[in-house]
Amino acid sequence: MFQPPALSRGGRPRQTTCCAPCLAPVSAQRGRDGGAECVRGWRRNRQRDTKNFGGLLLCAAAGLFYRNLTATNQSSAFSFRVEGDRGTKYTARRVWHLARPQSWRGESAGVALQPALRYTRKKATSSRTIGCDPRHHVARCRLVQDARMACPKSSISKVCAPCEGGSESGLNVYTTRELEKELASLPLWTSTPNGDFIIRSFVAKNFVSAMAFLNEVATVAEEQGHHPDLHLTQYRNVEIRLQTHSMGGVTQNDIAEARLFDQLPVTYSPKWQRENLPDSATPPTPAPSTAPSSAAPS
Ligand SMILES: C[C@H](O)[C@H](O)[C@H]1CNC2=NC(N)=NC(=O)C2=N1
Repeated sequence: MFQPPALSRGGRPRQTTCCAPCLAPVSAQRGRDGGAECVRGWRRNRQRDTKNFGGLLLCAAAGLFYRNLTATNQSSAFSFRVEGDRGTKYTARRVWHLARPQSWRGESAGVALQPALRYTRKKATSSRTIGCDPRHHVARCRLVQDARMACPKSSISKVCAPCEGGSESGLNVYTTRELEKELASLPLWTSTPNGDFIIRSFVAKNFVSAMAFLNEVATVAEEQGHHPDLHLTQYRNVEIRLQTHSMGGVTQNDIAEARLFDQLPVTYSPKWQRENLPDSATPPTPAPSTAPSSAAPS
């Protein structure tokens, strides 16, 4: 039997992470028959299933009078969410909910954005956006291995200069010697023999771990406006290649972004980790010319 989410003092469902609202209102509140639940305020805490749109409208109307009434209608096409307060005018606002993919089994399935109407109090002082803010791209509300929605905002500040600015942005292509010096502090990275790319490669624990890491990389790259070449082979062999394309070689942007990528969580294949990062706390400094073996362990 559906239990309404814990309501905070203001009568709103308590949400803990920045992206949880993307899923919770749509999936967690789906009734037995996908019909609408009309959940009264915390004082009444009674539910009444409404089987159709008319029922929802009734709830919405009731929402004008009952404190903290929340009415949701989940149907295949769209979801309504009405939050009520006594005698307050409501305005419809279009927000987006991430719908749970039908084939959801905790795998990194894609998610769909569904249009949803939301009636919010006109005088709302801090109306929370239930569901992902439309400015968040789906890729920003992405799945990580425990199927939790990761936060769409990366807390990393911008460190890359505009690539198209070239030397005006203070960028210059490193010489082989300069590059070797930079890589001394990036033990997970090596350079191609002619120094035109820096490379990090590893074997992830599984496909979901590999994709979770690549999604994190994609978010940082988008925030920085500086994009690596990404390769995923044999479902878990990950390779990141960085160069500043507009300069045709490795610049400060690549080194700065490599440092950001090294801060991201990754779940390695335990065997690969034992063989290549025996002491994970302080990864070994591989010889500059040899990349850690990225061949999948037998
Ligand atoms: C206009 C846009 O910012 C530029 O094309 C950026 C995009 N991302 C980029 N990424 C990388 N690695 N090199 C670039 O020169 C580059 N240029």
